[in-house]
Amino acid sequence: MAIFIDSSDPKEIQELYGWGVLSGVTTNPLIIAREAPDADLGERIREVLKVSWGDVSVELTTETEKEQLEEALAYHTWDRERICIKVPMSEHGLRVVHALTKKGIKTNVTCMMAMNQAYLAALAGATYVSIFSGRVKDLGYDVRPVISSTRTILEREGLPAKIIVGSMRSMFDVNEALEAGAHIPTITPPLLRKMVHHPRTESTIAEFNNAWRNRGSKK
Ligand SMILES: O=C(CO)[C@@H](O)[C@H](O)[C@H](O)[C@H](O)COP(=O)(O)O
Repeated sequence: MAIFIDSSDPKEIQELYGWGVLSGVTTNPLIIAREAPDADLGERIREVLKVSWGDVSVELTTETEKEQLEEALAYHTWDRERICIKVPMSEHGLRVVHALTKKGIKTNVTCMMAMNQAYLAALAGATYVSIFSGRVKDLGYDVRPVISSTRTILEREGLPAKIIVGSMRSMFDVNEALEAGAHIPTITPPLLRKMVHHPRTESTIAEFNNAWRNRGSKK
């Protein structure tokens, strides 16, 4: 079990890695475009690498097989151990995953909504298969069977791919993904912070601290 952070913000990542609960980072072009529209991708990812440990997923922005392979090989030079190439699911995407796997390069196949897609990605050699909880639910479907059937098939077939669940919008989504069999929820900084807090925890701590501060005052 592990938790990844779904962000490209080096400051947030550094701070949240300090909690000792994170072991990887996932980014995508939308996240980077929102968080740092003017940033140079390479510089941003190098900053992220400096303040984190574990795999850092960087998504391909090109669209043809040839371009994607070139782009992947360029990203791989940024850190040959830790950069994981995020490949959007498609027919040629599977070929890209297969080619990168043969070179020993880690891949994360992304934008998946269904078990059949995740199964193909795992067969092609993906290190991670990413299922999009929120977007499956937006379509009106239950994501739990997608996650649990993917976990069952990966285990039954002895495929080493780990299931990442992203596109999570609430704590309920995180809990549901974990219970359904996700290996790794990838969580945005605001949602990760929400997971720490509970109003009853905070009122209990305040009650204990008040009792300690006021001890003996009623004698
Ligand atoms: O695919 C992965 C993890 O591998 C995630 O980084 C994924 O791209 C993000 O959770 C996206 O933000 C999902 O899209 P959205 O529904 O949150 O807009």
